[in-house]
Amino acid sequence: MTAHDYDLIVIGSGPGGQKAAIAAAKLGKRVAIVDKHDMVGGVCVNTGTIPSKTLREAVLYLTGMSQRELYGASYRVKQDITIADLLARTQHVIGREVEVVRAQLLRNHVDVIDGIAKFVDPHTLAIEGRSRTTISGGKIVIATGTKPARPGEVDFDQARVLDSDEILQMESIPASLVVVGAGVIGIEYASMFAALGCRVTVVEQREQMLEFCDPEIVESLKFHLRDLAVTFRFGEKVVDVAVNSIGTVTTLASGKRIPAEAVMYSAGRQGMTSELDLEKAGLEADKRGRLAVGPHYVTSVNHIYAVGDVIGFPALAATSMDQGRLAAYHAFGEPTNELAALQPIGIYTIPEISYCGATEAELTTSSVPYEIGTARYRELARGQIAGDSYGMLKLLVSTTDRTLLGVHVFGTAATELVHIGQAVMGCGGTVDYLVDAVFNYPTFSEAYKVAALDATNKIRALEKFRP
Ligand SMILES: Cc1cc2nc3c(=O)[nH]c(=O)nc-3n(C[C@H](O)[C@H](O)[C@H](O)COP(=O)(O)OP(=O)(O)OC[C@H]3O[C@@H](n4cnc5c(N)ncnc54)[C@H](O)[C@@H]3O)c2cc1C
Ligand SMILES: NC(=O)c1ccc[n+]([C@@H]2O[C@H](COP(=O)([O-])OP(=O)(O)OC[C@H]3O[C@@H](n4cnc5c(N)ncnc54)[C@H](O)[C@@H]3O)[C@@H](O)[C@H]2O)c1
Repeated sequence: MTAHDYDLIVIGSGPGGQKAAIAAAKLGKRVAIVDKHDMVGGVCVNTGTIPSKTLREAVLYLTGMSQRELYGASYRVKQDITIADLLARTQHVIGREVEVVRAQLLRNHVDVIDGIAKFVDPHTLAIEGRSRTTISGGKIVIATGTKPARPGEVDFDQARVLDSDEILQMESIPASLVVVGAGVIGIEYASMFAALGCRVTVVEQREQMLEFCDPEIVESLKFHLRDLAVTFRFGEKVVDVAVNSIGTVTTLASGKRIPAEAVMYSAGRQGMTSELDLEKAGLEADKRGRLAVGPHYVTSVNHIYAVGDVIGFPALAATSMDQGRLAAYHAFGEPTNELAALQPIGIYTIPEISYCGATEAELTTSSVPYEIGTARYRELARGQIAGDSYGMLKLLVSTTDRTLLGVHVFGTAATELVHIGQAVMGCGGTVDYLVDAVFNYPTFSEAYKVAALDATNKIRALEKFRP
């Protein structure tokens, strides 16, 4: 029964791997998790989510951006913000988070093994770290995440031409920056650099950005970013980046040339599977390095699971965590639910965006009749106090049964506020619950009541015409 060194070996210590390891340990299993010493916590803690969200907080604080409606356009907490100012906070938070992750793994008796894992056979892994070891596991979870996709023809020098994982290595804040790719990563970093006073040009080959979000909210974001001197080049493809000692010139397929101090690539990510020797486990990745999984995150080899970014969409920290937990439960026969269908999306641009449930476009395509209820932050006492006049919350309400179908938020605390709507939708609640609910005053949460009243007023007007 105990022929293997471990009941479960997890490859990768990002959110998916951590939760798989801890879930199995809680079931009394012998668990090991493998990652490089300096990557404990994964891309999430070391180069992705946590650094980018902490940088954003540092930018918002030091620039005084969110206080300028109250104290004037020239308000700053610090005049000359340096990269060191920004990195101090980021490194502090990363350090603390790594400690939290390590402590959680250790107190659950998970062996944390330093190194890169490669398959030797479907149950055995060779670990190349400070020393070389071989371990075997009854079950294996692959949670190796992704790395930035880099076009072969571009010379990345970690100084003037960087990918989004290298932002923390920048030596100074550039006066101008080209961002290649207007995905979530590109737009989040574009907002931060623009807030720092950097002239940002975003180049995106598609005609639109963030097309999965509410178009009205994306329009508001574009307006704000243009106001911070961001230039958008949609429908344009980067074909070359030239570098010399003073800066870069980015050439687009249309022939346009954009000079800038630095270029950041955020043009998608590639699954981290090339080092795994997958063929020795009987597995194969697709051309973007991703692994296909069936129900319960089982790969084509039935004792090997894959979770997190390495399996593709939605590629978010929160979903990766739950996929990890569910995979481990399934591996050891613990009853589980499916991953919750209702998941929020939070985009930490400046201002931030968040939504949950359906978009107007989806409801229109599927012929679901709905009404909109809107609350503007400038009509809320908390909006005035916080100096946010641009924020808004929009509810999409079924005109058939008054259930809440979607919530879309733009502005201060959007990524927190969305969870109220998520909870109501998750419980099958109607707009009437929000009409009758009493919220703390003055809060942003009150926006739900204002928007709910707006929606019910419109539905009432509609109902007068009922035959
Ligand atoms: C800039 C940026 C910002 C982001 N912001 C957000 C956000 O705001 N909210 C959000 O929800 N998501 C965000 N994400 C996405 C989020 O970081 C990922 O969804 C999440 O980290 C994926 O978790 P994971 O479990 O797949 O592992 P990852 O965090 O990707 O970590 C994978 C780990 O596997 C290790 N590994 C790889 N190969 C091997 C091997 N052969 N042997 C041993 N170890 C290996 C790597 O070293 C790494 O530590 C962001 C991502 C980026 C890049
Ligand atoms: N707040 C969040 O939840 C958050 C934040 C950051 C990242 N993420 C996750 O990270 C993942 C990766 O994000 P991403 O932004 O790197 O990838 P992405 O694939 O979403 O976006 C990349 C963009 O680059 C464009 N592009 C590619 N090559 C180009 C070229 N040569 N010229 C111009 N445009 C080009 C693509 O058309 C695409 O729109 C996302 O799937 C997301 O789930 C989430």
